[in-house]
Amino acid sequence: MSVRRALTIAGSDSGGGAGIQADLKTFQELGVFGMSAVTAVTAQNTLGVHGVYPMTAKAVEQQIDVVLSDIGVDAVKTGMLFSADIIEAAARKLKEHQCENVIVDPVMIAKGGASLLQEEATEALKQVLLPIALVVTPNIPEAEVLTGMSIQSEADKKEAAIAIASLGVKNVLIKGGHDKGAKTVDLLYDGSAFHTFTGTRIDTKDTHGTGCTFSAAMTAAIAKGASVRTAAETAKQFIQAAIEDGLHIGQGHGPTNHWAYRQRGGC
Ligand SMILES: Nc1ncnc2c1ncn2[C@@H]1O[C@H](COP(=O)(O)OP(=O)(O)O)[C@@H](O)[C@H]1O
Ligand SMILES: Cc1ncc(COP(=O)(O)OP(=O)(O)O)c(N)n1
Repeated sequence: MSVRRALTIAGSDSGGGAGIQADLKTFQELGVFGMSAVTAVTAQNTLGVHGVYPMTAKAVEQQIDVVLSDIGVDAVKTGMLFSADIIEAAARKLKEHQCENVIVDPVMIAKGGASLLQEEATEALKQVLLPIALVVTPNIPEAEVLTGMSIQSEADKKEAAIAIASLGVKNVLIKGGHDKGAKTVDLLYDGSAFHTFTGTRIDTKDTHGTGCTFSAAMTAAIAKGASVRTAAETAKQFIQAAIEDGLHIGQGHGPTNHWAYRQRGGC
């Protein structure tokens, strides 16, 4: 089989649990060649985000241009994009390079409360990035920002997914990590039907980077030719293993274990 390639356009997490680092580890674990366009450098550890240093939009554009014009790509993931300028630059380049498999993780706020997306950039995300995306993977607070609704129930999640799809994105996957129950229920809306992916909630504080890792696993599976639904199933198994076999490092919210899925025989 030819080498499958995935590009992540996201921020760097010096602590290694989220952002570019989580994405590249996940791509590698799933047998996909990973590339990156860095949008911002964060000084981050398990205790939180201590500094954010954005790149210029031009630097982001150039990173995308040089890898796509030379190496090419089978799927692209976006994570922390920080500003409207960077969102517009990324969307322009993805259109120019005719990237079809674009997975948008609409990263807004880190677990500790630090802002990873400027407030005024949400409109750009909705207007220029979502219309060119194959999948968007908000967590519940992000889905609330995208829709202006409060999400308290499964019915609310479904209503929010339909509202987000109306922005032009083909598939909406609302992650259920912020649910309260004993199960985590991730909901996929593919424009006509709903599908759920359910896991057992693990009682742990070590969930830093779960959202990035989940979306990166979907991206890798799509790069390998999986359907969106199969990719969501793979991602759910990948993140469940990564949380269950946590590494328990650092003094705050520790990272997940990116090699757990492979150690259990998946790939
Ligand atoms: N404590 C947990 N136990 C099991 N699965 C979890 C847990 N927390 C999050 N997940 C799963 O991790 C993935 C990321 O979800 P979520 O935490 O909502 O994203 P984010 O990190 O963007 O807030 C989802 O598949 C979710 O169901
Ligand atoms: C650089 C960077 N990108 C994204 C995030 C958010 O990651 P996420 O997977 O949503 O995990 P938590 O921050 O909620 O633990 C980040 N922290 N840093």
